[in-house]
Amino acid sequence: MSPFPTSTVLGYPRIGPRRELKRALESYWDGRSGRAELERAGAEIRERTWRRLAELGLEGLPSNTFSLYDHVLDTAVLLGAVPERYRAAEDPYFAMARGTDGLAPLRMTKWFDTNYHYIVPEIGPETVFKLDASKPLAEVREARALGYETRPVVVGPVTFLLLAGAPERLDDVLGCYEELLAALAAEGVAWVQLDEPALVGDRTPEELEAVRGAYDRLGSVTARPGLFVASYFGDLGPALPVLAATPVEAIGVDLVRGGGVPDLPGKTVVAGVVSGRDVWRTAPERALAALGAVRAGRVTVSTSCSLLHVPYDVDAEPDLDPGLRARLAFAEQKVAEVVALARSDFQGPVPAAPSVPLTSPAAPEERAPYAVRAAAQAAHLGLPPLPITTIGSFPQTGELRAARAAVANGTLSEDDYERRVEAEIERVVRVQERLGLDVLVHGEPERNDMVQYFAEHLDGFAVTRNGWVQSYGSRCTRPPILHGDVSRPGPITVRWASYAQSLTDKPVKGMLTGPVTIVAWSFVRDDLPLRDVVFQVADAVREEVRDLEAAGLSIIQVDEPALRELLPLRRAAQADYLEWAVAAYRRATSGAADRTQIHTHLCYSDADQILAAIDGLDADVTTIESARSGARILGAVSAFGRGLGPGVYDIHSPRVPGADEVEDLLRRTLEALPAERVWVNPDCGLKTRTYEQVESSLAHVVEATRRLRAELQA
Ligand code: MET
Ligand SMILES: [Zn+2]
Repeated sequence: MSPFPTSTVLGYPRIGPRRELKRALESYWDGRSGRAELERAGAEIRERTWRRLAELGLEGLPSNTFSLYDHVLDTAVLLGAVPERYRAAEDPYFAMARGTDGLAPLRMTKWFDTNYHYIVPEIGPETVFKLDASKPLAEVREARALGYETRPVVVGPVTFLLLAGAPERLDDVLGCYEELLAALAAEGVAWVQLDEPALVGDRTPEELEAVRGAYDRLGSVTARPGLFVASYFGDLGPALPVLAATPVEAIGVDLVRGGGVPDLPGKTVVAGVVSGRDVWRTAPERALAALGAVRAGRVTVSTSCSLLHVPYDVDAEPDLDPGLRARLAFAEQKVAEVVALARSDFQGPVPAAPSVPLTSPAAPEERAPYAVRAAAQAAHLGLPPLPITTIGSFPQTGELRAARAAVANGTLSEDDYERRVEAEIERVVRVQERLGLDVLVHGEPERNDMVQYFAEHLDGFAVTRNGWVQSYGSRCTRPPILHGDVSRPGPITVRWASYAQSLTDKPVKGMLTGPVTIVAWSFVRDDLPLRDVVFQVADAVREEVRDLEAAGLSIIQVDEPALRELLPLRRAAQADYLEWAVAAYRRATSGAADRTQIHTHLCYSDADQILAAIDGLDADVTTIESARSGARILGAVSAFGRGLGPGVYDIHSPRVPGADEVEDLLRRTLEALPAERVWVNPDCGLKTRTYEQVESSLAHVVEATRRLRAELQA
């Protein structure tokens, strides 16, 4: 077996440095281009990646890290786990990812504690696993034709099945993995990387036993590549000795977030010392100390996880302040750091972050008990039963995006832009009035993104021009960089929300992003405890809540879709996180008067682990995703004592739900919750949909709600 290379990365961004994949996908989905063009765009991105990694001097090049949509979905396809109903679709892969007119897509959820979303494989007793190794093999050959030997990366069997909720099928999938190893060996592949990030979470003794069995079995395949099992996002803990006792030749450990490595004499340790989760240059002393502490047969320098979670290149950011730029490393710079560390010519110094006074003002006052607030709000708002609302955003039109770009390059005046935003707000208000919604929104047309917009208006943040990171499929975000003390120079959203309210007698809901989410979706300074940073942001949001209220808004929504995302993967650390996350939210919202109704919104429906924390937010109304996942949430939330809006319409798919379908979901909601607490709303914001889809869908939501209201009143 050839030795493992001395430097590598666990994965690389794949959307393209200028989001080439996004454009290619969207044009393919719209029918503006064919399969061949899509394939070509993918091939160009892969070629550029391999070439760049090789130019930077990296030894171990990964392959199969590219994906047309998602690497977990790719793994499902690799294993033949394509549910029967998608097989007849014109394009089963994208049908699973995005749905079709007649088919809902598979469920999607967040990848561990990141903002990347994967497609949840659907595995039932009827699933027959059957290897289809065409994708990894094609990438190996493609790279070889360009002159590069690569290491295919595949999600490992234990993680795959845990994510799919089907750990009992381990024996069956292992057959496919054995065949895969044989096929790769036949292709002349020297090493394969099996990603097992699930092993950094709390695993039961049975699960650890399954890990042992799985890797003993894969290790005993006679003709196979070297086995590199990669872990990331934390410490392997008790899984490390288990893996170490199997025949796997190389083990990847996250030395940024994880503790350390015990002696692993016979193994290669792939030491993740360059963080794949932040944008800061690596502190040389820290990386060298971590590397120096590894006692193993061989040590490879690597990133702590795939670089999927960081942007491509700091050099694409000419507008950033030079002092800040000097502290930054994106994917390209991180690869260069890995190479330099492996060659032991790592050059500091990393400029130190400016030192900053710690702000820790006393906790502000709390709100009155819910019953008092609810009575004040009912008297003030006078809403009908089953009030209908939306989550905030309305379709972001091409014109709006173009107008924003035109302001940025100076071809449209700020004033003209603002008129356009106002015109859009008026359109959104009229649409909602015409459809008959009860609590209106202004539609968020001024926001490029729910976090970036706030970052642009707060001190302490920088935003990038090209710092895109994949969120799911073709969707990318540009996480702002929180590098200094946060404060609010002036009101941010008040003028838009009050403009909307001036147009209508219906209540308009002011729309803010919560402190935990702002921090979760930014790259955050690492010289202060996260808790202190979050509290600074909470104080800025609190000021905005006060100003919205003073401007006459009676309902204010503070979104926390990322609350669960930051939840530590190990239970032992969770309570502390939830305590400060909830405290930050309450700090942001507790300045509101009793009669001001505070809403919050969370996207995901597998909220089981944090129900108590969601309850602890003490919001008057909580809206949460439910439709997309078949209303699984309902059982869990029935004990909630305040307003609750489980989504009745899946906004992730272009499909328009019928009124009967919405009615059915509402009926199930009403079986689980008392009617007086139920709100009617979509799963999430509507900005990725078209007006046509949104108007038809919401018309059906209103129709279904009216039917049920009539029954309730009868
Ligand atoms: C990801 S949650 C989105 C909430 C935001 N208010 C919106 O409607 O887009
Ligand atoms: Zn949402």
